[in-house]
Amino acid sequence: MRFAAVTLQDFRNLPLAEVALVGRRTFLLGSNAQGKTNFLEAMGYVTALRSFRAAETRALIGVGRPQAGMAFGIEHETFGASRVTITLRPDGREVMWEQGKVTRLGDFLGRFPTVVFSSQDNQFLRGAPALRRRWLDLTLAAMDPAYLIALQSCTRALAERNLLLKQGGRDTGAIEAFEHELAAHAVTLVAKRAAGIAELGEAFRAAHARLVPDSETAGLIYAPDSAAATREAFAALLAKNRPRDTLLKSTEHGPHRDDIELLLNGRPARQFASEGQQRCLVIALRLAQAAYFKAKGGVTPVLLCDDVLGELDPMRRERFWASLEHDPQVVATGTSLPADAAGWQVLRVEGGAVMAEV
Ligand SMILES: Nc1ncnc2c1ncn2[C@@H]1O[C@H](COP(=O)(O)OP(=O)(O)OP(=O)(O)O)[C@@H](O)[C@H]1O
Repeated sequence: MRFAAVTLQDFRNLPLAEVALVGRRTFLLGSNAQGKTNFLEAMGYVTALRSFRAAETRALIGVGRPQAGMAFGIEHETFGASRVTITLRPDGREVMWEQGKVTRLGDFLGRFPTVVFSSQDNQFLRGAPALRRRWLDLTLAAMDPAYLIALQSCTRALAERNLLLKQGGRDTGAIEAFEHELAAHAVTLVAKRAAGIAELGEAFRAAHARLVPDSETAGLIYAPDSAAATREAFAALLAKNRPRDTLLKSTEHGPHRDDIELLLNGRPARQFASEGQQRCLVIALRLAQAAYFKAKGGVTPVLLCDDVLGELDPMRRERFWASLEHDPQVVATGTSLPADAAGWQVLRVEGGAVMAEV
């Protein structure tokens, strides 16, 4: 797919930005804190109706403004020329797609795929498991409505069980009911995660080999928190843990504690990979995400590169460009124009204004 036009109104520090995107390469050029990432954040919002910076809706609305608006003109492999408009208000959002209102996230999620390469990604390996789970959930849910349902149902049952535990865990009948519900959806989620990670892992290994053609091999493995494979086994585990969970006032084990592990030459990259190697691993993971979106949804995702390509040495950058498949649209940001950006459309971002460079 390709963004052809973007209009933003009162989105963070951008009071009004109206730009036409030309061709498949656009560079947002500007000093720090001018609004470049904000512009990319708005474009990325269209994929999962969430900010890739995990910001709350309120934070996306310009300070002192009642609401924020986004309108995207998108050329799409399946839907043709499409228009999506999103209005964010402190108490919620409204999404319109071809005159119709989107009422269910599952109907929209992943239809307009983007993949973000962010300089904050260096937290990805060493940061908390929640960061990696969030990435996995967004990737798999975007291509599988049943995954979203299992995830939402698990989250709901878990919240109910935790609430009852906080109240002292006396209502065992109700707790048991939520444990059975949690177990049923947890088994679905874990099976889908295992299958998804196997596919993503293959794409990850291939993308990494294109980016780093040395003898290094990258791998991705699933680290589920629990080995329970059936709903009965899961429910039994929850029942067994109940006394301890009641003391802790929360559910200690389950898919909400799953993790993924990135490997380099068979060893945990978090411990053994250098900064540069980690950077390449995370970029390869994003390329794998793009390949997964394309394979599952048939749509080439738009790549949003936030100040990240400048961090690669010239050889790796060249390999990055060579490794891109299906000629995706790339929108990148930076404080200076890289030497290999000849022929790119350049948009200057200054104090919340976005202007095409002539
Ligand atoms: N809701 C908001 N309302 C108004 N301004 C905001 C809001 N949220 C963030 N900002 C401001 O937007 C400005 C631009 O932020 P942005 O992250 O886009 O910078 P950037 O151009 O990507 O810079 P850098 O190169 O440092 O990453 C910051 O000064 C920030 O304080």
